[in-house]
Amino acid sequence: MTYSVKEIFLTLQGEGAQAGRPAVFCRFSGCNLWSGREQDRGTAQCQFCDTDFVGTDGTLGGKYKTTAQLADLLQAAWGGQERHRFVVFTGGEPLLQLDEALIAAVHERGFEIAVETNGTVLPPAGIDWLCTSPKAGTEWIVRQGQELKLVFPQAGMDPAEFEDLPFDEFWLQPMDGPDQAANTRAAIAYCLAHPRWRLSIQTHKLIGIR
Ligand SMILES: C[S@@+](CC[C@H](N)C(=O)[O-])C[C@H]1O[C@@H](n2cnc3c(N)ncnc32)[C@H](O)[C@@H]1O
Ligand SMILES: Nc1nc2[nH]cc(C(=O)O)c2c(=O)[nH]1
Ligand code: SF4
Ligand SMILES: [Mg+2]
Repeated sequence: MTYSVKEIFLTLQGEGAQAGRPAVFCRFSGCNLWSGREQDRGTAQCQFCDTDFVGTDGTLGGKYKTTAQLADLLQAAWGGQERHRFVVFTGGEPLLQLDEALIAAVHERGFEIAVETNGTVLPPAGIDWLCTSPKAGTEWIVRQGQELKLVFPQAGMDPAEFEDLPFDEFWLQPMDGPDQAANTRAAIAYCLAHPRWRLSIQTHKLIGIR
């Protein structure tokens, strides 16, 4: 399998339950809910995306022909530290490409594996930390995992629909964009009234890291 990767970089996980944790991010190219082209945004199934996942032109991006080649690059991006290795597979939609072979190769190199997914594609076995982020109007089939991170607000999506599902953590993430300040106020108010939910701030944007 050839993996199409937009970019690979070392940073701190900015969002959700693992915020603040050093991680290698592996951003796969492509998504099933949006082409990534601005002219298609208005007709896409997911219209609020904050990410460029088109092509393979980012830092350490490319088409990698073997799992070993990609896993070795992730290890090199982490650097020399032997312990607490952590990789976040994201995108785009990582579950279009992440397979058991890559999971095994990355585990062999001592990494704990997290995934950020839109929840429309079933995950392979072996993921250590699955964060799913449902999008209104889509067929959302990944209904269990470690973390549910709901971008808020989304028309036609009530957090109450989700709060009894088998996730360990429930996070509301204010939708970034023109209404970001109002969305943050609304998310704060929702958490205060519904303490099942915690507020996820995109801390990497606040502190100016990737
Ligand atoms: C860019 S997505 C990639 C992974 C996967 N496709 C997904 O949607 O979960 C990574 C995370 O950013 C969130 N996200 C995307 N656009 C956002 C926005 N405008 N404001 C807040 N969070 C956003 C997604 O919901 C997801 O939790
Ligand atoms: N620092 C940092 N944390 C993140 N958490 C989720 C991200 C993503 O784009 O999936 C992301 C990202 O792009 N950067
Ligand atoms: S599903 Fe994820 S990557 Fe795809 S367009 Fe939506 S937020 Fe962006
Ligand atoms: Mg991001």
